[in-house]
Amino acid sequence: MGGKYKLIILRHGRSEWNEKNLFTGWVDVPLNDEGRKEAVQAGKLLKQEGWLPDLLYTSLLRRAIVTANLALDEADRLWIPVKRHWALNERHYGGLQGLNKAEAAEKNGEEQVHLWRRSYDVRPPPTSEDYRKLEDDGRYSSQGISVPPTECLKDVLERVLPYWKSDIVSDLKSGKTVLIAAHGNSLRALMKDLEGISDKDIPGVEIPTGVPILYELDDDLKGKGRHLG
Ligand SMILES: O=C(O)[C@H](O)COP(=O)(O)O
Repeated sequence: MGGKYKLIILRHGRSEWNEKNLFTGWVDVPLNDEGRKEAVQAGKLLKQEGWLPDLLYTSLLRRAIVTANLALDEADRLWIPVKRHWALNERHYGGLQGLNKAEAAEKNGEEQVHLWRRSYDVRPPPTSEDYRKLEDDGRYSSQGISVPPTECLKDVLERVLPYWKSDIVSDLKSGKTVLIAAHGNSLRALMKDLEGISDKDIPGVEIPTGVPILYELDDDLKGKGRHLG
């Protein structure tokens, strides 16, 4: 690695709904014990590697926020400034939120569920009534954020990249090591841009929970991630 700008991306540790194999999206579920342990281990690895973040970015969801706090506490970097933004939220899984992934595959077919989970531009069905009340959640209503009815990866990329370019890039270019604690699909969207992954290849990309991925980005903000641990 020989780039100039140091970026760490970290998918949240396993959550209670990951454990139950439920589609989560914007539902604000906590980490489970394993996920908390993964977060602490991530902090240990960052400290051992000497990759100490100067600034933290998170989504508005507790599984990412708590993962970052546990990791930073372990790395003795809990004191760094933090910026939180909805653009880093997990992809909204629409009407699939709360459903079991295996049951969804039985009902709709493996192929269809794989398309909903991993394709670039196939959206899951829109939000069910159960989750429409997310729109009243203070973290969105207070900022006038309209909660999407569903999202494909392309939709996520179209909200992540503008925020990456308007906010995160300038912090990187000021010489800060930046940690982004977020989600499997919001980070896949960013990784697609950083590593120049094609629409065809992105369905094959998985981001493990709780594993820091290190980038030394070049002047064009491109690079190849290195998994820690
Ligand atoms: O939102 C979810 O269900 C998970 O965080 C990610 O799910 P996926 O791996 O099915 O995209």
